[in-house]
This record gives sequence, C-alpha cells and structure tokens, in this order.
Amino acid sequence: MDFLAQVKKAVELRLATEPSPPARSLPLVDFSKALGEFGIIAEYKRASPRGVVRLDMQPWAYFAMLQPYAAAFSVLTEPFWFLGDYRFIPMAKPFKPVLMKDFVLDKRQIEIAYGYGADAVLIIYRLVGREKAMELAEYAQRLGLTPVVEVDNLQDAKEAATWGGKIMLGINSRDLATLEVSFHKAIEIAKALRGDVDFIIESGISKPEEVEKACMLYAKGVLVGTALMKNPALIKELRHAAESCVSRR
Ligand SMILES: O=C(O)c1ccccc1NCC(=O)[C@H](O)[C@H](O)COP(=O)(O)O
Repeated sequence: MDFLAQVKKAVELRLATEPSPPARSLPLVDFSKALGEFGIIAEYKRASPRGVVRLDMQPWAYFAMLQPYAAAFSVLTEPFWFLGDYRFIPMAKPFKPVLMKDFVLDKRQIEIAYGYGADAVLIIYRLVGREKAMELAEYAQRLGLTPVVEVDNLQDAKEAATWGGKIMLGINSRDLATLEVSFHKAIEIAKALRGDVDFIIESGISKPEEVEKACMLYAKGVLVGTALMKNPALIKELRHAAESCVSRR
C-alpha cells in the first residue's frame, strides 16, 4: 500500500475517534498578508515517515527563537508519522499566524483547524482529488481560513491555479508517492505558474540560494521544516536572502 493510501486509512480511523474541536478563541489573521511580499514559513516538525527529526526542541522555544525572522509558522498535527498535536497551533499563535498541516480528508478537520486557532489549512490535491480539494478549499474560505492547496506536479498546479478565490498553492518539492525531493521540479512548476496564482514552495529547502530562487520567481514565500528544526539559527541567513531578493526584484 503506498503512503497516501496508508494515510487515508489512518485518518479515517482517527476521525472516528476525534473529539469535537474547542470553540475558537484566537483572532483570525490573513495568512497571505502575513507573508508580506515574501515570507519564510517555519515548520515545527518533530518527525516524519522517514523517522525522527528532533525531539529535544520544545515548541514554545522554537516559536520564540524564530519569531523575529519567520513570517508565519506551520505546525504538523498528524500524531503518528509526524508526532504532531493540535495543541501546537495555540502555542504558535501568540508568535505568528499559523498554517495547520495535516492530511485533511473531511470538513471536520477544517473545523478543527479553525477551533484551535489556525489561520490557514493545508489541502493536499493528490490525497483527495480535484472535486474534494475544491470543496474543502471553499469550506475553509467560508470559515475565513486561507486554504493552502498542495500540489507536487505541473498538471495539478495548472488546474488548481484556475480556481480563483483566496487560495494559495503550496508547490511541494516532495513527491508524496515516492517521497523523493526535487527542488528543481518545484522551481519548474513555479516558472510555469508565474502570475496565475499566489504560491509558496515547500520542502527540501536548506540554503539561502534556494530561498533566492523561489523569491525571484515571485513566490509568496517558502516553507522550511527539517533544516530549521535541526538548526534554528539558519533562519537569519534565510531571512537575509529573502530581504535581499525583495529589494532587488
Ligand atoms: O517530511 C516528509 O518526509 C513527508 C513525507 C510524506 C508526506 C509529507 C511529508 N512532509 C510534510 C511537509 O509538509 C514537510 O514537513 C514540509 O513541507 C517541510 O519539508 P522539509 O523542509 O523538507 O522538512
């Protein structure tokens, strides 16, 4: 069974036991505006299907350290493969706007993102398909959340770019079927999209020159997880590259 098929089965079981989300108590922030001209989204990522990323980094310490340089935070809430938790959303929220990253199959998960205080929610095109992705994105927008529609190939990217509304594309360097990472692939998709839709580039980013490349293609930002979890101080170099690019483009 491929990874996404395993995920679907796991999420369906998880949803069957999921308690109702709390009533939202945190302000709702425009996630796209929070990125400014180009922002770095720092992801709190304790583990992945490839293994542990870092367990000795406390969430509040990570958010406090990166707050001066990151435009927003992404938090993984999937509890098995990523050791995520919904409670990371309200922990991050006092510092910056928050994108909830999980494997969203159902509207209830968007309500969970809303209830815990997220400002944006990930919708994975390849996981749910075109119709469901559109339905989930529209529901997220109705709740005031920014849907970040994640795509990992040009065909899906071009199709999702035609949807209109306040969606943002997340071009994933990581192929969700093979888990292989190709920043070059993501850059090629970004070149094909320019001007059609707001987009960020995600995954496999660890160098200032990668930030520069994404920024010069007029991405709204980049999302970085592993590299920042392992070396939070890297954020200063990445932020410098972002500021330098914006001043020149
Ligand atoms: O991180 C993985 O290995 C992974 C595998 C399968 C599905 C999703 C996966 N990651 C989720 C993410 O959204 C990434 O954590 C995020 O894009 C940051 O990636 P990175 O900077 O490469 O840690």
